[in-house]
Amino acid sequence: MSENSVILEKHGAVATITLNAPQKKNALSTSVVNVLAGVIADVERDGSIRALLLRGEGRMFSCGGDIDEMAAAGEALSTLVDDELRVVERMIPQFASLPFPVVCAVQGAVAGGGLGLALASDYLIAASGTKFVAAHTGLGYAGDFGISWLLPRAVGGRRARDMILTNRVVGSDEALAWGLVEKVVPGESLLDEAQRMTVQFSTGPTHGYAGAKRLQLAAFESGLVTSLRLEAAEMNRASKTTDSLEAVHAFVAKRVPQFTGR
Ligand SMILES: CC(C)(COP(=O)(O)OP(=O)(O)OC[C@H]1O[C@@H](n2cnc3c(N)ncnc32)[C@H](O)[C@@H]1OP(=O)(O)O)[C@@H](O)C(=O)NCCC(=O)NCCSC(=O)/C=C1/CC=CC=CO1
Repeated sequence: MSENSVILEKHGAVATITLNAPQKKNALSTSVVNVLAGVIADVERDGSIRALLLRGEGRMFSCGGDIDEMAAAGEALSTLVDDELRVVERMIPQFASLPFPVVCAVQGAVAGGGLGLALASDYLIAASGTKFVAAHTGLGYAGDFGISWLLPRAVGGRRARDMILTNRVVGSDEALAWGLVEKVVPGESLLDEAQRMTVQFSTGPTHGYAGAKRLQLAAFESGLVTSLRLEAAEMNRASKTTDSLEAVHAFVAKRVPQFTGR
């Protein structure tokens, strides 16, 4: 798989990551995951990025792990799984905690590791007709790419267990009703709508967004008292930013705030 299997583009404060192996249905092979992890580390290091769009080229967002690669691995399958998941173990938390909003646009099908990756974004937009499937148990696996943590938090424990154990396909309308996605749009509008949301986030209060993401991730692992303490720290930090002062003054002056990400 070439370096072009994942494309990173930057335009001002907006970055776009495109899974670009449409002929392989954007399968998450070992090499694709290695390139993707490098690209995610790049956008994290780049202090000028204020919003990210993740998308997949072609008919499907991603069919998950590359079953052709698994079949070809033969007796080396467990080594392949180990190698890939060692990278995934660092990549998914890094992706989920990027210090700016991440929009993910999906179409066609979102399966296995592709579902974990999509769920690690902040704002998930699906083209009408998209199919969501956990897929792992269909191959005798239990789950990876954070699906065991992310899916129950998105749709609740019982629905997540249903998807994971029965491997049933959830359609886009059901996904919207369950809170698995934030929005469903016609396929022809998907990219425009995802880009519009990404640009909107890129002109928002970046530090406030980053703090809100940190709080939400921490809240999954702590109690109310700890959450309140962390909120106070984030509020204190945010109250010193230019964007927060601007928002307060704009409110009083009855004008739209101009956020700069500082
Ligand atoms: C729900 C589907 C993703 C899509 O269904 P549908 O739209 O009906 O399309 P199909 O006709 O089934 O498939 C189209 C072609 O794509 C090929 N394909 C589909 N999935 C994969 C795949 N994962 N790897 C390779 N190729 C795939 C399929 O063979 C068709 O090819 P042809 O056109 O040439 O016939 C549905 O396809 C589906 O459920 N796919 C399986 C999903 C799956 O099991 N994914 C892997 C789960 S495990 C995982 O995600 C992660 C890892 C990580 C690392 C290591 C090891 C394991 O798992």
